Amino acid sequence: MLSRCLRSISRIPGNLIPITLSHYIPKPQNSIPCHRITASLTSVSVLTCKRPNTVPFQVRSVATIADPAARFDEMVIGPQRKYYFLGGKGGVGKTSCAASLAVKFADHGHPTIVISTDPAHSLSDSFAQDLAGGDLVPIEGLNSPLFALEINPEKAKEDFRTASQKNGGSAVKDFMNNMGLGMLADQFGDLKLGELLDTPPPGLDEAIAISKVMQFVESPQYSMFSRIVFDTAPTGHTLRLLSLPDFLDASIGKIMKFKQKLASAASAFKSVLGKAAEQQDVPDKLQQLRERMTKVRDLFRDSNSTEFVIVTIPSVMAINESSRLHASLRKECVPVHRLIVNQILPPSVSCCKFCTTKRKDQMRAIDMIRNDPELANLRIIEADLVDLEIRGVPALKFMGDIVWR
Ligand SMILES: Nc1ncnc2c1ncn2[C@@H]1O[C@H](COP(=O)(O)OP(=O)(O)OP(=O)(O)O)[C@@H](O)[C@H]1O
Repeated sequence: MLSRCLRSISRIPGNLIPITLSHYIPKPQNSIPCHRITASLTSVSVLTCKRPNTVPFQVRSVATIADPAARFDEMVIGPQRKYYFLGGKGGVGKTSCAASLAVKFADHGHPTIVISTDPAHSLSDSFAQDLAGGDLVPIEGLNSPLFALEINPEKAKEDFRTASQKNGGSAVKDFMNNMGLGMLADQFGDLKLGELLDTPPPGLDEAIAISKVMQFVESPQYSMFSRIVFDTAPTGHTLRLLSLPDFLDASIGKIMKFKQKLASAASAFKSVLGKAAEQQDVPDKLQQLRERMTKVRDLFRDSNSTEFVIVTIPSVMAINESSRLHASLRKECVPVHRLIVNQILPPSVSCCKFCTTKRKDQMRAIDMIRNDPELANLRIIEADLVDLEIRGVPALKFMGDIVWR
């Protein structure tokens, strides 16, 4: 019985969430009334259900019991700030989903910011407003404030390059040469200063963009915003973005250690010559950048405040990429609870051969999700392909009602 099922679930330590059993039962079992089903929790992610006098079946798409947010109502609960990252393959609908989520949050009373870190921005198109000016732009027509912004990664990269050249690159080398310590540079060859500072690795632009956003949203002026939604770049970029804070933290740490060593060497050298030791500037900007990187890294992994939502479409290529994305996110300990399968063709009422064939392909692809060990345990949100262009607040509200239920 359902009550027995719920009792057995509630005995699992740490389980606090109410479970609506029917919600987790995939088609065609959906039509079976709940009271005719017995169920017990066999693991945190698999619910075994049994109809009277039948063999048990497993509901693989059940959300994990640790999942605190299985539906939109739970995303909206709580005044504390939450961050949502939307990512996936190019063109699957990340921007539309991110923008519609931000609109829905704002319509449900959350002052919200939506930020695009995708170098190929489409947030401006989505809102039908110019958001590329570098400042937050207000979006009208909602119950609570909503602001949107497209980050300019090239500008951010240039800022970083200037700062690091002053603090860690040429400034360090000049200093060494001036002190006659140029030969020490060889011993620090593994730092690859030139590589890090003069030719930033791919993805650095996004990491900087996000660290700038952190700085932006940390300001007390913006503390009122309780939901921050990120429209991220396609998968490859995003994966580099997730691993970069660690890389940068370590690299900046090395540079700072190196500078400290250099400062002590210089000071010893000067005292030998009888000159007063100069006080070295603390590498403030590097330290600030490092602190921000640490914050970004921690933010990505904090399941209380952050969720990464994967967006995909029902095609073999997109689903395979989503599976790889989820595996990488899991490896990086980034919390993921749901997968949006966007642009599903509704059943055709006409005898359009193209539509029928396409839909069959899509249904096969959706079955792949149910059998994919990486994706099957996520909550799957199916969103139809709609026959209007998703552009402007009213269209985004419409999209939000389809996706964020
Ligand atoms: N469910 C849907 N029904 C109809 N059109 C959709 C749907 N979802 C997205 N679109 C349309 O598909 C196009 C691509 O969507 P969107 O820009 O949101 O994708 P994206 O993943 O952010 O793309 P990119 O990777 O290029 O930034 C847009 O024209 C958008 O309006």
